[in-house]
Amino acid sequence: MAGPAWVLERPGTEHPGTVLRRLLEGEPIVVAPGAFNPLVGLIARKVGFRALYFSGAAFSASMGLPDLGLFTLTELSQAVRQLFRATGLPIVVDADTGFGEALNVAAAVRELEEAGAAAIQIEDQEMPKKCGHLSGKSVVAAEEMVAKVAAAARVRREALIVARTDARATHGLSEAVRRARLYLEAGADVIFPEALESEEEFRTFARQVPAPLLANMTEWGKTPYLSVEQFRAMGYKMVVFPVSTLRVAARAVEEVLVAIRERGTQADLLDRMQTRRELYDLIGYEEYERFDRGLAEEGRHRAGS
Ligand SMILES: C[C@](O)(C(=O)O)[C@H](CC(=O)O)C(=O)O
Ligand SMILES: [Mg+2]
Repeated sequence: MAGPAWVLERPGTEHPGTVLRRLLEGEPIVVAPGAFNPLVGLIARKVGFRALYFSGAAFSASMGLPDLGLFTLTELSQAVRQLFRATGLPIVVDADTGFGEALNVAAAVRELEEAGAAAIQIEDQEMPKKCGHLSGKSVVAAEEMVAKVAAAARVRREALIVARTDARATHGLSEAVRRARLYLEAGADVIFPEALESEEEFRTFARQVPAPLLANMTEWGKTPYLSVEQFRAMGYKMVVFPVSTLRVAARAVEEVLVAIRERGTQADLLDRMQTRRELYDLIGYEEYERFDRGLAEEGRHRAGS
């Protein structure tokens, strides 16, 4: 696994998809917080999380874009590569609708797996897709999504395929269950029922869909706030908190900017900040310096000066 000083570490040889599969089999439940950049990923790892979620909503927002499927596959794979090399953790990557039709999904899966994705999530919305918790979305025909899932499962090496259905909002829970079963048959490893509206719906879904299930515990959505323990008790294998880190960071950024603008100093907000020391520890600053000093010494030694 990459260390804090990832440049200095030998990358792990195990495929992150294999690591994620082992976690899903061995842990009661896997919790994956959203990490919209590598620094956030390092903090999550330091705190003890063993998997990450790369949220399309948070990635879009961090680029100043709405979550309408606007970022490109190249932008996404570059961000995933950076997050993976810094953290070495298995990442569930939100690939929205897969950047096109089944053939594009296949290409996206290859590209994202190459970038270090442990799992790739595709959803059955029509473009332009929306946040699954907003109204007014629509889904493609089940057969179209089945073709996408089959394409993804066909070309992946070790990465897991997470199939998300948004059909609860458009057609009701029983259609979401029907689709989930079709997606499983097509080769999905994990099912993500989007925007269920009550604990009872999560329970019913889990009873009717015999598969590893992922729950999305986003804020201000259609899903009530349920705890990891509640999801575990209902049989869910993974919970993601996709945008929590971005929302809290954005609020904190605004607070310090308002303070500087209004009071002309940040001095009374220092206790809200990560210290310079903490940042350097997190990214392994001193390890790089030590390494560099060693290189210079070695150069001198070998050159006999
Ligand atoms: C999970 C999700 O797809 C994401 O991009 O993180 C979003 C989260 C959100 O907008 O709150 C979603 O569509 O649920
Ligand atoms: Mg998304």
